[in-house]
Amino acid sequence: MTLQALDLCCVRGERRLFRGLSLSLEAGQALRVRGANGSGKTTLLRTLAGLTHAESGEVRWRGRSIAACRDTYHSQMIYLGHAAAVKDDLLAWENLVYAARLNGRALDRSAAEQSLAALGLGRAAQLPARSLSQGQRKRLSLARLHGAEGEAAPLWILDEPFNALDQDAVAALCSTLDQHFASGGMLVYTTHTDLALQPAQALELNLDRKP
Ligand SMILES: Nc1ncnc2c1ncn2[C@@H]1O[C@H](COP(=O)(O)OP(=O)(O)OP(=O)(O)O)[C@@H](O)[C@H]1O
Repeated sequence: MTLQALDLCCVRGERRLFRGLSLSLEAGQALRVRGANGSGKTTLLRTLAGLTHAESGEVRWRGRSIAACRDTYHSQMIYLGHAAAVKDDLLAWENLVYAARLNGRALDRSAAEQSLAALGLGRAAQLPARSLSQGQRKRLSLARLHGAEGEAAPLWILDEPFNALDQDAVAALCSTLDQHFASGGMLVYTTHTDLALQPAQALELNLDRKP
């Protein structure tokens, strides 16, 4: 078992979003988290990423509580929230280097520029992030996945990764995700769009169906 959630309960404000939630995910599998607006999808993804505290229950990575292997977990997992997490004052390529360092991965300028070029941001690499369009900011954020398929970062947790992307970028992201699955990578994601991804196994969790 690679990623496991055991008996999670999450409360936000006055509301209990879910309780008794357990799941497991193995190499090559994708888990799509569904639910209405406000049902708790983002909260669950952030909890799985170790960014939001659960009221009770535990998340385990490769058999260990993520609280006990935080640095290892963050170096093997990529979490991208629904808003593109970019630093406005940094150049596009600097954003990638900065994000990689935060997660304990080494990335030099030339590798960052290659990733940006692969995402169609070759000419934007030298621009400050604040001057990019919404779609370009989203591409910049997704460029963190480039080269991180499979064992490089086996678990990707992506909150609405297709938002703001044009048709070409959606197709490119689907292809990157399929490469990730083929190399044994795992994905937990939300999306409001149905897409033809090809994981080894496609799992679903619907937060509208409370236990
Ligand atoms: N820090 C917080 N304090 C209080 N309430 C919060 C907090 N974070 C989230 N919530 C509430 O928890 C509920 C679930 O939010 P969440 O963002 O997880 O839902 P979601 O399913 O991802 O929604 P959407 O589809 O609209 O993105 C919402 O009612 C939200 O207002």
